[in-house]
Amino acid sequence: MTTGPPASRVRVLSVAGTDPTGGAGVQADLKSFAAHGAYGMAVVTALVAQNTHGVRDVHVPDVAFLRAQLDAVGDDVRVDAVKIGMLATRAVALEVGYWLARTRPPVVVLDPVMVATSGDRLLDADAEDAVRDLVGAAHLVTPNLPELGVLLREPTARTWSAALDQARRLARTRDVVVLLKGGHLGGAASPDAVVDATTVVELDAPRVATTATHGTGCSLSAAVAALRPRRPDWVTTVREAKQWLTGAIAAGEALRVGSGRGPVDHLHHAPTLGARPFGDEAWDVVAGLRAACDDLPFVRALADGTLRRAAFEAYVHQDALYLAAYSRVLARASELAPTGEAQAFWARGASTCLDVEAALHRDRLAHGRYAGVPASAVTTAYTEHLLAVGATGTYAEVTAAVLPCYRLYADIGARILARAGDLADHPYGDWVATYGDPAFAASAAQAGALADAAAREVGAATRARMLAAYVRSCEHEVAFFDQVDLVADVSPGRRREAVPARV
Ligand SMILES: Nc1ncnc2c1ncn2[C@@H]1O[C@H](COP(=O)(O)OP(=O)(O)OP(=O)(O)O)[C@@H](O)[C@H]1O
Ligand SMILES: Cc1ncc(COP(=O)(O)O)c(N)n1
Repeated sequence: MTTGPPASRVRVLSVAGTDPTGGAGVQADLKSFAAHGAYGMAVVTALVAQNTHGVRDVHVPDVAFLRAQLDAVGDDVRVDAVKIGMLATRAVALEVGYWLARTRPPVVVLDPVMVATSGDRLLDADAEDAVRDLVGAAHLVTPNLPELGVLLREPTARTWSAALDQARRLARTRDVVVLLKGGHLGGAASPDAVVDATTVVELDAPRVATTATHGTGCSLSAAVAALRPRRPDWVTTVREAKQWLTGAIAAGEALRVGSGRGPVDHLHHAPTLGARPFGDEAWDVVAGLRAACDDLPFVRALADGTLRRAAFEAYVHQDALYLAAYSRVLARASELAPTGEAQAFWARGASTCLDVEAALHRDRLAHGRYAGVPASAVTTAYTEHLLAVGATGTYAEVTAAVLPCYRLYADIGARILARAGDLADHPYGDWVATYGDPAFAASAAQAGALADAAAREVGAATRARMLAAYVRSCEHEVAFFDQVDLVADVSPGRRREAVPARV
């Protein structure tokens, strides 16, 4: 047994079966432990050949070997909390009971696993009595609705209030706290409740419309075991674990693991070590869109100087309208920025946009020809996307949404500049020079560095939302260039819509 200074992490043991696809059992438990900052350990009760569709086979090693595993841990490591999952047979359940009686861990969470989501039995029928006896050795028991019925030898409750009543009776008669799980209820919510002899605390949560529910019970009970040694009571513990689980369920499908009931994303909230810089990853993801952008007739005509003046002006007018909205979203990034440096950078960007907008009107849209011409559908769609991310997204998502405007223009500007050659006789030479300017490239690089920094601070789910916002902005950028009618003489006097959308 180790002595000396206090441990830097709580040491939590899972006693459960396996899932080679990593969604349930000890594999899920270890991820839950890690997600909650605990040091995870695992003793395997049964080897289960299963995947997201169901259980194919179960192998239960001799209980002497189970005892050897439990003793190997217990003889060497001080265990701060235990989570017990699949027990498979009566002999296994009894052996775990003897070990609990011998070692008396300070926190024991019993997930009375009986039947998998797939409908496969994970506990022999003749082992139910032994699991009922284990309830007396647990501090918290976490039954779903059918398991609660079996523990009480009663039919499965059909309503939430009937289930709460059963949970109250189990808590009273067995002197245990019950975490009643409402996942099997159906309906718009997925409530749970923490029930002891005298109180019922209901925890509401929305039901996530998803197929990623494999191993939710395992993951929740493991999270609770990992947190309890560091939390003052069960309600605080379960509330926190449940909030995490709801996020993990919501992020599960994006993992694309299996074609059946998939796992949850245990690490949805956590930054990933070794991830590529966000800007590099996103840039590669939009390679196709970048190629499409280069091929647009508008971009080609702009580069070689053959673009008609009317088309250029129609574009510049929409760009000015866009910049006014873009400025607001940059100001929002400034408002959310975590450092003074980032705050100042985005604020300068917001201010520059307004200066550029004014200059476009002054220098490139002569004679007030475009006064009063509204934003096109394409421009509006882009600005609405940006403003929506600004209104509801985190700082990281806002940086991702605004980045393509910097990065694509710096990239296209540099390439148009190279393609155009001598700008002296180019009709749009000074415009091209603005975006091909190394100073603009430097701003784009700084915006990218800030998005990279933001991405390092967020979990996988937020990073996925960052990428989605970035790709959407790139799609809008392509549509923006492509919206200009290259042949029409776009004049507000003759056309109702200044820029007919071609996308
Ligand atoms: N679709 C869902 N959306 C949100 N929460 C859910 C959903 N499905 C299950 N949960 C939550 O997941 C946890 C496990 O619930 P459930 O009642 O399904 O237990 P279980 O049957 O033991 O789990 P398992 O499916 O792993 O065997 C509970 O907190 C429940 O509220
Ligand atoms: C080893 C093991 N333990 C528990 C479950 C229950 O999880 P689910 O009901 O989500 O399949 C499982 N499938 N496998």
